[in-house]
Amino acid sequence: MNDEQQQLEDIRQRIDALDQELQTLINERARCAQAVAHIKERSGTGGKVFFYRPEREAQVLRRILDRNAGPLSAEEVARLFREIMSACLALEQPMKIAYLGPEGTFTQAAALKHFGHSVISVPLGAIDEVFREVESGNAHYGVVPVENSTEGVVNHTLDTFMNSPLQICGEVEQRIHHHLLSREPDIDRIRRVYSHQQSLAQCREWLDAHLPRVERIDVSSNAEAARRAAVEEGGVAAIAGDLAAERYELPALVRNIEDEPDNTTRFLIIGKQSPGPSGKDKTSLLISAPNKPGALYRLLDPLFRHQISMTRIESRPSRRGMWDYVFFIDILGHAEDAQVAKALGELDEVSTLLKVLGSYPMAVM
Ligand SMILES: O=C(O)C(=O)C[C@]1(C(=O)O)C=C[C@@H](O)C=C1
Repeated sequence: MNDEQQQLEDIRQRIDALDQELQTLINERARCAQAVAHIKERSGTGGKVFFYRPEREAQVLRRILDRNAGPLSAEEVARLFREIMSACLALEQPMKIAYLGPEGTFTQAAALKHFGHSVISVPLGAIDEVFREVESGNAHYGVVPVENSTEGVVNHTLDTFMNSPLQICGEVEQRIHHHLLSREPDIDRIRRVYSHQQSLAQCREWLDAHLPRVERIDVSSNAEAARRAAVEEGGVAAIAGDLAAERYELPALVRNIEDEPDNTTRFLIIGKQSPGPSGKDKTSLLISAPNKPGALYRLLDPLFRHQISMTRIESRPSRRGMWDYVFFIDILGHAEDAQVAKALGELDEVSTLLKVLGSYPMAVM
């Protein structure tokens, strides 16, 4: 054995020893999670035990991001710990997560990013089906898209909250990279492109520049687009992401064709739980005001006076009468924070309806 081979042998022995230590430590961590589960079971009231604790997970991940010294990137280390926590939680209780499917959608990617891979994820055909699956208790949590940085809000998700008892217990931000997927290796022979209308919109400039005469067909999801591109003959392509490419074994002809490089979609985690404060939280509100001059001004005034930052405001028809609107407002802070609690108390007095849709940890990764 020469010097080089000896060095390699030594390093690999060190890696073996470290792996053994890591394995012991990870199992010790898992035993701690089991012990936590027993405490939760004992202290659960009325049979309602929440094993998943979004605020605690956010704190764990934030600490990991803060203290990371490399050479692995903070995001990469956090992703590894995400999976360790996912496996620990599965030991406490196997989690069933409903998401807007089919398999291969960006919503599935968001669900896996948030809960890790040790969950049972169930694709459903529509946003209200995801709500119903969680309301009925068939799934512990649900994942639905709520807004995209290029294309704006997902109205259907907001509207479904109007009549749902579910709470928002988390959010996930997912960078959306679209690829042109096709079995046809020659881009000049592409005749038809399938995708979801939001994705076609997010890639409009690229399509105008590179495939101006190609037919664009909007279908129910990116994953459905990929499925069609995989089975149909003759110059067919799809615009979809990595998960769909993998699921339907489609090569990427051109990667990252989205017009905005920061194209990001925000997803919500819905459930029956109200997480405690994590230190960095958001609160989502559904508010309606009397239909008279200055109504919106009066709604915003308590937020201003208590120095609460608003990160989003959307208005939607209330469906209770013509030109009657409700507002969806996101603010920074948790409903249990003193300032937020004061502002909410005052908001309650000036609104005709105030529903706290949830206080939850801000997206970590
Ligand atoms: O701290 C807890 O409550 C745990 O159950 C442990 C743990 C973890 O693995 O760190 C697992 C699941 C929870 O969602 C949060 C954290």
